[in-house]
Amino acid sequence: MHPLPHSLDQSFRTAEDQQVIPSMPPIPTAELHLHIEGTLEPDLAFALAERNGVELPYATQEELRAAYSFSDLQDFLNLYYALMTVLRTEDDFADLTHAYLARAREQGVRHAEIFFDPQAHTARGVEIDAVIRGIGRALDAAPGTYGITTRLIMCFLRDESAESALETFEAARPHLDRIAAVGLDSAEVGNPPSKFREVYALAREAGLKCVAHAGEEGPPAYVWEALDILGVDRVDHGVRCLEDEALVARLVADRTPLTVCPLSNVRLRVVDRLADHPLPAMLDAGLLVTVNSDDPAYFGGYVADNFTAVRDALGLDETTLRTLARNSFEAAFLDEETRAAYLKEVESWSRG
Ligand SMILES: Nc1ncnc2[nH]cnc12
Ligand SMILES: [Zn+2]
Repeated sequence: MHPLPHSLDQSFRTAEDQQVIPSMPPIPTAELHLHIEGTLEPDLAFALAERNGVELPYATQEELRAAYSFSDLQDFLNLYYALMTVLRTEDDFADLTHAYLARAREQGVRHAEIFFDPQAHTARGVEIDAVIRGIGRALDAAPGTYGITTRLIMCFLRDESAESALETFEAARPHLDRIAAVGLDSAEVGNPPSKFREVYALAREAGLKCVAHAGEEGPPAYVWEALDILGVDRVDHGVRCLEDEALVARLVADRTPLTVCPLSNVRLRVVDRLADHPLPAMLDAGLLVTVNSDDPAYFGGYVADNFTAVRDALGLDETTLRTLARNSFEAAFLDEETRAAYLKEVESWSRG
């Protein structure tokens, strides 16, 4: 009997001898699909509400947690945008990011590529400079304090206009040295990637990488648009690609990574149960799949929790877990030397 490699538990007591033996460390991973606003835990939300004099429509953290039952993506987004109104100052964004990094370290994250949603803050009167400086301060400290390398990905809200995305890109121009890539998130259906072709062209011209949420709730046609019109380097979610054989063949041929988020897919009812998740089918099809946490404060777990959950629900063996971890570093926006060092860590990881 082996200790669970991905357990958050600090120790493990064997049934046989009642000895406490340390649990094995979680598998080293790159987290590539993580919304920093989606890491806002109830305790920090209440602390920031108090600090900033924001009134929350929940009396207690338990009451807030009780609202974490979602019928679909939009139902979740309503709460996600409402709760992030506690984030107002540069310090708030720094505190939020530090809290995530501390948890990520415990979960085996060695490299994190972090989304943020500037329009969700500028629409409330928060300066984009405060958002980027606050997150940036924590990211600057990440290698030294947490042993984690990072990249920052600026997302456009696809249910806002193309003009608003262009204005946001221009407002962020003074900070482009801090931004590795642009992304596209929020309500997918009815907001196809093609709506944002202009701002993605500008981003690419500026030397940024490009990613986009596609094929979460939206159809395979949105994944095609993300590839052919936006020229994305990775697809976020992409689980619905399996409905289109030619699309799967294209993704496999190009080795385009898909950042899959299993616990998110269950909580947002993209799949009914984790046991029905298409992750094994995606791996069997030869897709470059990674496992990520999306909005872990809302969906019941961080990245190692997602690994544990899919291992248990889908019966993934150690070889498959290692493949998923290796994929995460292959899909990351890393220089080759750093990538090779992380891949070595994956190979030497052991469940004990
Ligand atoms: N899962 C998700 N899909 C789309 N937009 C999001 N914003 C935060 N989480 C998201
Ligand atoms: Zn997401």
